[in-house]
Amino acid sequence: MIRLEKISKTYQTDKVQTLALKDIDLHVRQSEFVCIMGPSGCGKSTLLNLIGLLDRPGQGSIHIGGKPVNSYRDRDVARLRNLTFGFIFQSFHLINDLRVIDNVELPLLYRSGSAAERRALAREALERVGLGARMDHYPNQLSGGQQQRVAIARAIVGRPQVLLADEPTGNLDSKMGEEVMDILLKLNREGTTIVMVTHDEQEARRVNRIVRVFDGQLVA
Ligand SMILES: Nc1ncnc2c1ncn2[C@@H]1O[C@H](COP(=O)(O)OP(=O)(O)OP(=O)(O)O)[C@@H](O)[C@H]1O
Repeated sequence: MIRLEKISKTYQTDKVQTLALKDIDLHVRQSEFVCIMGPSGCGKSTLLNLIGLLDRPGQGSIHIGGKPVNSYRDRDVARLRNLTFGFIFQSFHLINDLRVIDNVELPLLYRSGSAAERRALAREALERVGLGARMDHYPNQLSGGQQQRVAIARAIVGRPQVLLADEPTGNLDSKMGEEVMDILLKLNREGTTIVMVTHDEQEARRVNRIVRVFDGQLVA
């Protein structure tokens, strides 16, 4: 499903060059739930951004569903990203001026389909995360856990094959975090591949596979 070969990534700022990832080989199979763990600054978010085609590597190759992404033009990468991945972030990234249902519909605006179809898909996604009754609320009228569930609905509304989550429970207390994990595990059981960055060993114990990063490299 996702194959990274000999991936390296260097960040260059005015004075400093940081080798964030070096020689990463990683294969994520369809329907796996993979947790990426490691100390702060080791390269976890960089790795997730490369997997999600939000950034390009300095060296190495990335294949998504067998497609060699390196050779793709930016426009084609964006299309593949939009069709393949849903993203969930630590701080939800919801738009507070839009109702919950409108937030969830956002990714569909870049696709074909009528307004009625978009609404039906958004409603279905909200029902899958148990928020069918909160569609007309605004994000700040919801708890943190509910806001993250809205963000999950937005991530799954386009039926992506893969969900990428960067510390999705990092801003939540343990009970809300557990609810979010329950939903991610349910989506995974239904077939969605998930790659998640977490610091929480207890969460990581609930998934198939843990990938540990240290100083830009994978460790066994
Ligand atoms: N845009 C950037 N420009 C320059 N350096 C960067 C940039 N993004 C990340 N880095 C550096 O690359 C390294 C890896 O960063 P990354 O954010 O991937 O780590 P992380 O493991 O996700 O950290 P954390 O757990 O604290 O979020 C760090 O040394 C960081 O300072």
